[in-house]
Amino acid sequence: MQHSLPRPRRSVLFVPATNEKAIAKLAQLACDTVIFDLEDAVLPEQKAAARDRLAKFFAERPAGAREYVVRINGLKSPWGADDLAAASGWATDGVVLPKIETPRDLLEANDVLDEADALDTLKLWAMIETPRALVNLAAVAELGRDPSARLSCLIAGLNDLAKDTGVRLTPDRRYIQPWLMQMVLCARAGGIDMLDSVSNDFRDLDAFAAECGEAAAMGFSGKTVIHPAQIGPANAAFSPSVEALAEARAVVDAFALPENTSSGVISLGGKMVERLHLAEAERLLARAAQLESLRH
Ligand SMILES: CC(C)(COP(=O)(O)OP(=O)(O)OC[C@H]1O[C@@H](n2cnc3c(N)ncnc32)[C@H](O)[C@@H]1OP(=O)(O)O)[C@@H](O)C(=O)NCCC(=O)NCCSC(=O)C[C@H](O)C(=O)O
Ligand SMILES: [Mg+2]
Repeated sequence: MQHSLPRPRRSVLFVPATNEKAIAKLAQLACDTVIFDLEDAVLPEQKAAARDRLAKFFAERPAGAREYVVRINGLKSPWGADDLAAASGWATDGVVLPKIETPRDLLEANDVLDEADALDTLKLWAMIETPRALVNLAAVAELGRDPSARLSCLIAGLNDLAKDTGVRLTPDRRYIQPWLMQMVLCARAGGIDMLDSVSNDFRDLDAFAAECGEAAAMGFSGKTVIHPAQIGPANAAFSPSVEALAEARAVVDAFALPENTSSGVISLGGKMVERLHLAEAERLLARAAQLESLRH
């Protein structure tokens, strides 16, 4: 069976649009997506120069499969409207809206892009990092069902969420888990990707790898990262494991046996396996093949 898979977003690297050294380093890095940040990582007096820098980057956009998106300033901030107007003409794959609160925030940005005749391939992403965004999450994510709304991906923004709610971010993330699971659920209901938040402690890679493993088990599509050292662990956690691939191949092989071709359910290794597991196995194998092809 053929599977058309969405692009992988295992590791999504934030890069301050003002950091020349970091931009120069991108060619050496294996992240699936880059988010150039015009918002919190850029000082007010550097906003205009940062925007100019991205205009230059996109005018000379490097070839290749990697996805590049831009986090603009909030549309209620002094810079947001200019950022969005500029980005609508760039060869960017997407615009990330920070601190959204309601579906209307996305629809307004979408109207601006439509009026500017931005390409249909330019998608909207949104940070889920305000209490109101969390409360309105299902309605926000539902926009993913309407292709004309352009919504492609949501990102958990736990630094802002902690600031605005008072929730404590502990290493085991126990207090924030219910909200994270709600994000995954709503994003999946809307048919879009959900990315886990950044981890600020970029030197503790063991803790980071554990957090990535947990995020993958929770159903996230990938992890946002802030430092090159975090890319490898994120890619590893969100790639199919050797064990999962072996299991998937066994399921495919079992259903291909002549005695099983007309069975809806079979027994394999003492477990019930249905055709939905076959579809899942085929999807996993297709993802592995896709990742392999992207490496070349
Ligand atoms: C966190 C950092 C400021 C640390 O930078 P630095 O001290 O320079 O780290 P290193 O010396 O270890 O860097 C080693 C080399 O790697 C390059 N580097 C570092 N970071 C990046 C990067 N993000 N992309 C590409 N390259 C990077 C350095 O230039 C060094 O290169 P070289 O010398 O040639 O070997 C820094 O990592 C950083 O600024 N990270 C991104 C911060 C950011 O974008 N923040 C905003 C997004 S997170 C957010 O907003 C959260 C959300 O909204 C919420 O609410 O939760
Ligand atoms: Mg934030």
